[in-house]
Amino acid sequence: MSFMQSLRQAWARSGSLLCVGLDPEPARFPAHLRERPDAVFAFCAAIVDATADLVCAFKPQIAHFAALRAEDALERLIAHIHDAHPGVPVILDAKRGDIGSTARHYASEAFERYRADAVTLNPYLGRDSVEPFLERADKGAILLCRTSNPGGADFQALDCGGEPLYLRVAETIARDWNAHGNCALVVGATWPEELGKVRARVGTMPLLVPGIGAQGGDVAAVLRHGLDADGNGLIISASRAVLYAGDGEDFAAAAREAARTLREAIAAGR
Ligand SMILES: O=c1ccn([C@@H]2O[C@H](COP(=O)(O)O)[C@@H](O)[C@H]2O)c(=O)[nH]1
Repeated sequence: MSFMQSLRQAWARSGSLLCVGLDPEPARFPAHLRERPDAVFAFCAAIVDATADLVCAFKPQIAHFAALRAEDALERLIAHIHDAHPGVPVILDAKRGDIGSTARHYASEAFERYRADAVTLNPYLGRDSVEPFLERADKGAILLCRTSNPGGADFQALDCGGEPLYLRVAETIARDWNAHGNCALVVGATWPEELGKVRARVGTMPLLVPGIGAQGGDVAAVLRHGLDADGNGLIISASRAVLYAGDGEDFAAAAREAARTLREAIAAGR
């Protein structure tokens, strides 16, 4: 099944637009896990198992694993999600993109090594830099459009023939890069009005929306501006607000409660 099919099924099955981001930071792990040699896997797998029925996707962030030399834990974690929670799509947040010969290796890393269903991509180098991802009709290509961070406007808001660059990016991807129907865009929850402008350009294309929780994005505003005509279309991602909701032995239950609260807030605004 393709990423887009499994995403649509996950939206319907879970009734949820929430995505839990998996950004391990061992200094914030509960004390009883911190010294374990497999702490990164054990922590993330416990979060996954506690929240899988509440989400439409998981989003591991690759730098959080690579910086810890924990790529093996990432491989094991994604395999665990596929085995224990089949049908929940895994979005590898890697923000890849490079000249074609290198991009092919990034695609192989994401889809063969890590077995991700979708990957985040940086479109700044142009179409050929993400072609090895676009041509994988079974996989999702989720391209940065209007990122959640304060400096996102430095380039993304620059005037580009009478419209901001991020809208040109959205338009180009929707019109020219999405021949296989496997593209989605990243638009931060911190920019709800821009989210609405992107939605107006791209129809029902899914939008990955990080920035609620720790970055302060407003769920109601995200829904007001970002839902598609079917009342779907959003993958609303939270990492730290869920992962570190508790720091005791009951951390997974605390994470579940935080995810449940977010899921309810999203459901109430749909
Ligand atoms: O525009 C973007 C693109 C990606 N991210 C990533 O999402 C999570 C956000 O973490 P929180 O703890 O929920 O703030 C993180 O992995 C970022 O790398 C983003 O924040 N904004």
